[in-house]
Amino acid sequence: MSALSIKGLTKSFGPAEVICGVDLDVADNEVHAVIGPNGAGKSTFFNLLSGAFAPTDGEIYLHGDRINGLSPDKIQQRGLSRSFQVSNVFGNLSVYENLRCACFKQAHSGYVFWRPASKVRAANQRAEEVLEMIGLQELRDVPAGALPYASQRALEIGMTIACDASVVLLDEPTAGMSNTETTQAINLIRQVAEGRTLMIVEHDMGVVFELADRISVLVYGKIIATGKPEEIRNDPRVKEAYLGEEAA
Ligand SMILES: Nc1ncnc2c1ncn2[C@@H]1O[C@H](COP(=O)(O)OP(=O)(O)OP(=O)(O)O)[C@@H](O)[C@H]1O
Repeated sequence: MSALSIKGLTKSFGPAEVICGVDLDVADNEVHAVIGPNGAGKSTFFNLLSGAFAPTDGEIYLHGDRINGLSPDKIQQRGLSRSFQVSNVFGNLSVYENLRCACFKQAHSGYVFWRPASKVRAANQRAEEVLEMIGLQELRDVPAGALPYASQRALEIGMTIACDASVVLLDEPTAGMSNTETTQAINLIRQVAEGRTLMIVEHDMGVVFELADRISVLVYGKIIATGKPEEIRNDPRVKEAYLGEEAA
């Protein structure tokens, strides 16, 4: 069974159809990149999958269960978690507290004050695990707002996986990073991908071709091609619509 199965997904804003009948199956443990020119509808597509937008038409199945129409919190509880292009961390809280919040949010679908001690212990332990995974142990007590940009993005990825999501959507995880930071981010994303299904929207083709098992190319709200990196690189439709002869 696919981790994600998307059928006839459509989204209109007024008269403008931004996502136009997208069909896509993403396999368990696949890293699937969505690429396409500016304004193609990539963020809107992610907003539909994560429940931020309701589809105008079509269906989304997560591990076989229909999730369209559910709230973002409910979808997250079912195991689909999304990071944001714009930083999503609490700037005044420490790195560690941000991670604990993300763990609690999953456990309770909201930020509540009173919790059983066992849940607190489990959240603390999970926060420690994620802290180590994202390599920010030495910065654990630093307010997230004071972190360097790349560390903030790493924290954001940590918060996305803190809840043990089985399907993770990352929106431009390396945007604005230097080459060294991008290499570190690729390594982190590889770790995150272990045992999970990952969808990535990314403009950096180096990152895409490095990480993706398969790539879908979205142009004007339609997927014009889906395939392995080499297939996409050599697809004449993709060259014409997006990658261009030089990049391909
Ligand atoms: N809430 C909204 N209301 C109206 N139009 C919207 C809304 N959100 C997105 N759009 C429009 O949908 C189209 C696709 O936008 P979207 O942000 O999904 O593209 P994108 O591929 O993510 O672009 P980029 O690569 O620049 O981030 C654009 O024309 C945009 O103006």
